[in-house]
Amino acid sequence: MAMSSKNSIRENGEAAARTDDIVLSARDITVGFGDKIVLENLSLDIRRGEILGFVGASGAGKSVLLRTVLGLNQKRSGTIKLFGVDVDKASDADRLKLDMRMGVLFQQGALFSALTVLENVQVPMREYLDLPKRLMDELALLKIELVGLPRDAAGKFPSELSGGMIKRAALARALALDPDLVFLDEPTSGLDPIGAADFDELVAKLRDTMGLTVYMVTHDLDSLFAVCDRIAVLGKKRVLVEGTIQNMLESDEPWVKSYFRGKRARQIDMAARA
Ligand SMILES: Nc1ncnc2c1ncn2[C@@H]1O[C@H](COP(=O)(O)OP(=O)(O)OP(=O)(O)O)[C@@H](O)[C@H]1O
Repeated sequence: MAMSSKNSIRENGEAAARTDDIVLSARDITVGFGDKIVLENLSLDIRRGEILGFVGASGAGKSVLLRTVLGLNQKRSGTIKLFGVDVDKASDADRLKLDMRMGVLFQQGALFSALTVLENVQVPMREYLDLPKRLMDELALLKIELVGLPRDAAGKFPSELSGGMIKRAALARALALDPDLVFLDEPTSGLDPIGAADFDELVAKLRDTMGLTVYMVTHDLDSLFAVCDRIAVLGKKRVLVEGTIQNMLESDEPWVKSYFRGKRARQIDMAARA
């Protein structure tokens, strides 16, 4: 994909994110394991319709935050509100409704190897919905097509798919319940640059057409430049800096500076401006 069209994706995104409707609000989050504190008084907001890129050094705690937001890790203190609901105060029924409004693509693709693509996409449907098989088949096929996979991919097993197809199948599963908010944990890792750019373009298109809000943990500078409306940098156990890519390029925070103004970043930035 040409850089100029990438830029237009980003500009569309900026327009889409210009509402101050907060979908996820994390306040003063502290998470630790034994004596080790991983996150301390971390605060972060995600606005409806934006693609937020979440970056930070390896081991900084990006996955820990994601797992905490999803309720898979305990926090020691702080408040997490999803769609305005404090998760600690939500009833089981409300928590279930919140879970259904979120989709997740875990870092390792995490498709079940013994299930076909169709069956993988149906896993959340079976968990949360009570639908006749024929309807589930139809819905799963729609998701498979939505992510740009051919219909015949539905009957294939993960071992029969390329890396890019696996990511798309995992995305189809994340979209199975028509979520409002999707979490993508390093979605382009392991893809070649063209496959990664295609995936970025798909994410931006889904955001534009479905009104999705996207929280993307990524190390991929191309993705950060191409599709992220806003970027949050995790460091020193909290969000060190957040803002647009321009804000990142202007930041004097040493880690942000070396990450966003390194040789590779400068090349991408120059290409994007050309
Ligand atoms: N269940 C756990 N028990 C103990 N320590 C943990 C646990 N989960 C994560 N950690 C520690 O928390 C820290 C942050 O890990 P995390 O996986 O969130 O990093 P990350 O920023 O996602 O890194 P990467 O970019 O390499 O994926 C690491 O030191 C890790 O060892």
